[in-house]
Amino acid sequence: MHEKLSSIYDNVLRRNPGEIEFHQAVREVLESVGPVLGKHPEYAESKIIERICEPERQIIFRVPWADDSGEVHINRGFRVEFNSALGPYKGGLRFHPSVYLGIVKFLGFEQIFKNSLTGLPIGGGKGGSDFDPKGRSEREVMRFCQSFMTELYRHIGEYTDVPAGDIGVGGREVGFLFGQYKRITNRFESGVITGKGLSYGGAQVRTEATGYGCAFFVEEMLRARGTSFDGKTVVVSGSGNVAVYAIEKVEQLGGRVVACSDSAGYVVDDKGIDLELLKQIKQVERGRLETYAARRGDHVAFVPGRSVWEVPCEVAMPSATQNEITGRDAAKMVETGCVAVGEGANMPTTPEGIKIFLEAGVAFGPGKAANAGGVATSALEMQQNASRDSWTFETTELRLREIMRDIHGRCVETADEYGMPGNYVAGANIDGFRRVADAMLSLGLI
Ligand SMILES: NC(=O)C1=CN([C@@H]2O[C@H](COP(=O)(O)OP(=O)(O)OC[C@H]3O[C@@H](n4cnc5c(N)ncnc54)[C@H](O)[C@@H]3O)[C@@H](O)[C@H]2O)C=CC1
Ligand SMILES: O=C(O)CCC(=O)C(=O)O
Repeated sequence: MHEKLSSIYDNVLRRNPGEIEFHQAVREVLESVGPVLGKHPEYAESKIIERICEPERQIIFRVPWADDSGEVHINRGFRVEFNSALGPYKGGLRFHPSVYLGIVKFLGFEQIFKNSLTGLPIGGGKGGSDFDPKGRSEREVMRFCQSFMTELYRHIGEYTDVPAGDIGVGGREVGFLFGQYKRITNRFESGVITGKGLSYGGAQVRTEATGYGCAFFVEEMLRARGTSFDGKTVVVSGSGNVAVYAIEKVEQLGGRVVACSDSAGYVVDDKGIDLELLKQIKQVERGRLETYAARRGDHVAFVPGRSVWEVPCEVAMPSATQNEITGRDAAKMVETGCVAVGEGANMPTTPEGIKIFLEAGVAFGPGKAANAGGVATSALEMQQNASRDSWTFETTELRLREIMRDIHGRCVETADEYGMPGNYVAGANIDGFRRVADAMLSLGLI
């Protein structure tokens, strides 16, 4: 790392002790932007990097709620409003027991550059809670969401901060959150949250957008190498929102998805994942993947407690959680013929894994670029809400596809410009950074 950046990074470590995921996310960006500082001394003069690494505002709050038996529980809620140089803070809410400030900050930091890459007017933020929705009844989830929003509502708004979903927060939770916001404020302010249901201001394609967008991005990477999804063996990790729609689009584009996973293990289905069955189990019944194997037939086995990355594939789309592909996984994947990786999740590949993929010449699409279709479609939802309009599925999907093509094109051009052809990590970090840095310079010392 460039000497100046290394000292900034040391400072980040000192000021944010123990927040290892945040350190990892910062390090990856700082490792890419050294050459930009050479071309733009004004960024260093104005301490843009130091400012970008410090959130504009961090909110931590108590979330008390009662379960169905009347027992009281206390969770912790977070919203990190990281950077609003390009627009209102924008980014999802994660409900998962592992959530703490370091996770929310890594996600918020990534979001700054991802949102910038979309070319749309959205700043970066993220939030969530250590609440575990697993095993909770619908009424418990509703009470939790209502309590969470009873504090969050004073910090958000169409022009301030616009949350959405992430792990553990889907359409159901967004509905409960929006309902409580509307009740407290007495305002039907649709632009305050995205990922809403279609009956109350949601946008077509937002549910599908992250997974579809990731498939479109991988399609572009494959096209750039003169190939396509056609007939390729694909593994997608996870079986949540991003994974399900990544599988759907890959299948439509001619790929064959042979494995997916959840936090308990994975299934291999050589005939190709049966999407209807997967949706029924995961989205309707909110069940476990083990049930998929039990119902699908003898050719499918559920493999408990192991990583899906031991299944050979030509294309990998990690769509579960951070740091799921280790260096060892990556080495094995390269050895068994993986030619492209599109990160549906945020930071799912460890730094060692990324290094191995890049050195092996694998087309590696980092999350900031490859999964930006979700937040981009959220920005389209905001556009529709602001103009009291609603677009068709076809129009919105077309727009998403164009956005993903543009992001791919800019990553390629920027990597070329900086002498690192084919390096989408450098392309995404540099292009995402430049736009935010220029806006910050224009806005003065704020
Ligand atoms: N929902 C969205 O629009 C976007 C989500 N993402 C990222 O995509 C990833 C998945 O998010 P969603 O699909 O929305 O969440 P989800 O809650 O719908 O699904 C998460 C999936 O990951 C699995 N999972 C979670 N923790 C795991 C662990 N420790 N080990 C193995 N599997 C695990 C779960 O079993 C589930 O299948 C996350 O990294 C999220 O930050 C990125 C961009 C947008
Ligand atoms: O749609 C959004 O605002 C948030 C999506 C998100 O959380 C992400 O891109 O990781």
